[in-house]
Amino acid sequence: MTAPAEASTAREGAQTVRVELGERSYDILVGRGLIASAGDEIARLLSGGRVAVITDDNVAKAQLPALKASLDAAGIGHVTFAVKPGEPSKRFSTFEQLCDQVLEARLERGDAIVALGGGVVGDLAGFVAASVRRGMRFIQMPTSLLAQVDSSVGGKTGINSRHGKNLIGAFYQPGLVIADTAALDTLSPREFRAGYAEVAKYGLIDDADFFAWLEANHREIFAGGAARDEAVAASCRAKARVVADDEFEAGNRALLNLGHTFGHALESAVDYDGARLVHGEGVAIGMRLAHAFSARLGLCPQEDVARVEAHLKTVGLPTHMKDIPGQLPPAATLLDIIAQDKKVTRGALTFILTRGIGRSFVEKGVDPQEVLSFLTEELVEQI
Ligand SMILES: NC(=O)c1ccc[n+]([C@@H]2O[C@H](COP(=O)([O-])OP(=O)(O)OC[C@H]3O[C@@H](n4cnc5c(N)ncnc54)[C@H](O)[C@@H]3O)[C@@H](O)[C@H]2O)c1
Ligand SMILES: O=C(O)C(=O)C[C@@H](O)[C@H](O)[C@H](O)COP(=O)(O)O
Ligand SMILES: [Zn+2]
Repeated sequence: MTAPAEASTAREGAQTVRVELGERSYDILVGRGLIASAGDEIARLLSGGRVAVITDDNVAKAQLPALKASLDAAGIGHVTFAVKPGEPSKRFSTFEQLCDQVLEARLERGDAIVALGGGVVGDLAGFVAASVRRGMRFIQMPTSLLAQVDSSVGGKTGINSRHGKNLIGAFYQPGLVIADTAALDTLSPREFRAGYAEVAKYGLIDDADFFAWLEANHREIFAGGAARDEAVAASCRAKARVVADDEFEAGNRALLNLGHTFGHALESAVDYDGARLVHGEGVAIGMRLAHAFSARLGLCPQEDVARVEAHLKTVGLPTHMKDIPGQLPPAATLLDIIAQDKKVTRGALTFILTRGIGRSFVEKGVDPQEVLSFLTEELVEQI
């Protein structure tokens, strides 16, 4: 059977990655210029509904006009709600305000929330979609590298709490992900680098060849063009595989948390101050720490720790806690934050450790004293 003409519009020249989740399966479209033709894709999914676009002020300036024009051209009614850019927006008060705005606009359960932005917007808007009227349609339109390679895929949505990062939320899959790689042209170099940490993560988890490819091709990826699109699509394929195997993180999905146990504690320790540390930077430092901690436990060769650090530094990412400007709390405080991590089971710490590049694994029951000694030694560098 031939697909209807409008079905091919946005997909022409785009790569499609399928996330196989039974009746919750969906496509990720990756390619340049997809925002301009997103209206047709959304119209096919909604058949007649309206959308609330949730975005932030930066993305509204850079990318919203193209989306609005595309929705208008497809005859889709829309309203827009923009939040302040940055991690502090992932909080209860912003979530509450957005829920009220969506309800005030009289959107129905069959209408859609469209998240146009980075991971902050995606996580926040996804939680709104999961919550308002007990679940609205949800479409991710990621505009940061981090969101295109990671946060828009897999259905983790939520907000931060004063007790820690992402502690309140829901698993709620989108019905479609539209990743317009041309949107990355307006992203700042710092935010592009931060997103690259999550790209490197896929190599470090279980794909040493991909890590070697990144070492050889990072210049092209940062420059844009085909290598960048390939890095985005390859990352989506990697994440889609993990999520399809373990949607609710009962087992190996936790591998996607490589570097995050340390990284999240650091983000929380700086009170989500993006001037000091953004998520991807925390992940970069956390991945170096995870490799160094694994080496300390006699699991990972020192050469691999050095290679991870060298690559992250080459692209301009921080790798040590001393790279974070300002004072950090003592190791005991960091450990206390880590004890609130969602991977904690019956009080026992879980870390993603590694036997080397591409050989990470989930370790339950990690000794808190080992973590404390390790963090104390790492923090000595700080002084
Ligand atoms: N749900 C998940 O699976 C998952 C995965 C990874 C990260 N996350 C979450 O994602 C968040 C980090 O996401 P992020 O790095 O995208 O941060 P972000 O959403 O804060 O975006 C980074 C900055 O770039 C700006 N921006 C985004 N796209 C732009 C564009 N095309 N042009 C110009 N400016 C643009 C934003 O306004 C913001 O200032 C964290 O809260 C993290 O916890 C979630
Ligand atoms: O999708 C996942 O699973 C991840 O762990 C991806 C991470 O990059 C992401 O930062 C995620 O939000 C962390 O989840 P959390 O459950 O540790 O809050
Ligand atoms: Zn992450």
